[in-house]
Amino acid sequence: MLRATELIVQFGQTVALDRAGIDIAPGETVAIMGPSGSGKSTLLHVLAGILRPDHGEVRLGEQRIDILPDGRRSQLRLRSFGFVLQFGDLVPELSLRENVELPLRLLDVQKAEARTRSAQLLRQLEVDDVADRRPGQVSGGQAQRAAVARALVHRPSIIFADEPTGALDSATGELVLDALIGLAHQEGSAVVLVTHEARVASYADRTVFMRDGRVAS
Ligand SMILES: Nc1ncnc2c1ncn2[C@@H]1O[C@H](COP(=O)(O)OP(=O)(O)OP(=O)(O)O)[C@@H](O)[C@H]1O
Repeated sequence: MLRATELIVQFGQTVALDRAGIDIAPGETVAIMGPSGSGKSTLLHVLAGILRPDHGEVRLGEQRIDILPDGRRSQLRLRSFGFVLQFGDLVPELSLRENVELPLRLLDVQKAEARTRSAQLLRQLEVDDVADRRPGQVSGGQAQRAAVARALVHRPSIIFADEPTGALDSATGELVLDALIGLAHQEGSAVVLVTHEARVASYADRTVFMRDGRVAS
C-alpha cells in the first residue's frame, strides 16, 4: 500500500537516508529500529509526506506522494494518515475530547457525528472520564491515550508513531501500545512505529532495522 524506494535525504554534509526503501502492507504493524542517528525519524517523515526526499519516490497505492505540492500533501496527511508523537502534540488549549474531534472537524464531518465517533474511541481508550480536561490537566498516559484516539478517529490507512511511549513508564507505555496496536488492527489501519526498544518492537508484525541511513530486513 505504501512503498518507498531509493530514498536519499541529505542535511548539509550529513546523509540521513542513503538509498533507503520500505514496503508497508495494508493493516500491518511495522517497527523501525536502529541506533541513534541511523535515520529512523527521517524515514518516518518522508513516508508520511512531511519531508520531501532529495531522491527516490514514495507511493501510496498508485499515487506518488513525494512530488505532490505542499497543499495536496497536507490534505493527504489529514485524510489518510494519523500521527502519535513522543509527547506534547495535543493542542493545549483544547480538551481531550476537542483534540480527538479535531481531525474530523478539519475534514468537515458534521459535529454530531464527530462527537459520537470521538466519544466511542475515548471510551475504548478509557479516558472518557477525563475527556473534558485539557492535556495539561491529565497524566502523561491519559494524554497519550487521547493522542491515540485522535490518530485513529478518521480511520486513516496508516498511523505513524515516533517513539510513542518514550516519555511514559513501562507499564503505562504498554497500555498505550496495546491500545494503539489493538485498535489499529480492529480498524484496519497499518502502523509504522519508530522505536529503540525491543520490547516495544515486539508488538509489531515485523521489524526492520536501520543503519547509516539504510534499511536492512
Ligand atoms: N533537520 C535536520 N538538520 C540537520 N541534520 C539532521 C536533521 N534531522 C536529522 N538530521 C541528521 O540526520 C541523521 C539521521 O537523523 P534521524 O533523526 O533520522 O535519526 P534517528 O535514527 O531517528 O535518531 P534518534 O534515535 O536519535 O532519534 C542524524 O545524523 C541527524 O543528526
